[in-house]
Amino acid sequence: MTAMLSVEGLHAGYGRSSVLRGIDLHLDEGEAIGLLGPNGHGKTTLLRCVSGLHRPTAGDIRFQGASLLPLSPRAVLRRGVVQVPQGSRLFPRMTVADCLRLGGAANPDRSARRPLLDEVFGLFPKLQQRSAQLAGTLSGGERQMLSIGIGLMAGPRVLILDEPTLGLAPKVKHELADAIRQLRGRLEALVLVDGDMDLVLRATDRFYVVESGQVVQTGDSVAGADSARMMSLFLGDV
Ligand SMILES: Nc1ncnc2c1ncn2[C@@H]1O[C@H](COP(=O)(O)OP(=O)(O)OP(=O)(O)O)[C@@H](O)[C@H]1O
Repeated sequence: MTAMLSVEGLHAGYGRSSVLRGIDLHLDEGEAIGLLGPNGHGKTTLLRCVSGLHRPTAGDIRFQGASLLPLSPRAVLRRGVVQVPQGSRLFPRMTVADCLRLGGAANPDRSARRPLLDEVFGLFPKLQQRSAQLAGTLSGGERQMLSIGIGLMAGPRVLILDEPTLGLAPKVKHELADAIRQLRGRLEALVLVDGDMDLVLRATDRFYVVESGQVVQTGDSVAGADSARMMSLFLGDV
């Protein structure tokens, strides 16, 4: 079976500094994968390569068998590979409803926009309550919900979340984690990067650990959660 998304021998860097050194991973339809690893070891660079925002120096990224590398970021988005970037910058002077509308404009299927909006409001009722509020006045957690909502409005076949709970207070983080777990069942495929290893392992089927630009460990997330303490030792969290 062809993987829905595959990354094959990917190398990338910035100038002379090489960041990704031969990454291989795959994502099957119906699957959620997690990317773990210390900060600064290349996870965001990998995601930016997938979205067409950063150009790899070698290797390939294939979506449903076809290379994404020749495509512009916009064309990648229109294929349904949608990334919600880390610390996503929203348009502060736009209302929540307008931001979501903007996300919907990236969705080639116009008829899906209304049902998607209902889905976003079902998942994040706070966004519906605050739909007339300016994005710049939202709390950190609400801003993150809006960023995910914008991504969902684009009609993702694969949704990629980069550090969605970064910097959030524990209560808000739990709320968001619940929403991500709910999302998991609704999406065709999910890629989740987050510093909260427990959240990543609970919300995904498989995980990859990226260290120094390489996959150094991969496995089943349930089994990984059982050995979370071992993993955190490995990652230097404790
Ligand atoms: N635009 C850039 N120019 C130069 N170096 C960069 C740039 N973006 C990232 N880097 C460097 O590339 C390396 C990998 O960064 P990257 O953001 O991909 O890691 P990460 O694993 O996602 O970390 P984090 O979780 O902290 O975002 C780091 O050393 C970083 O400083």
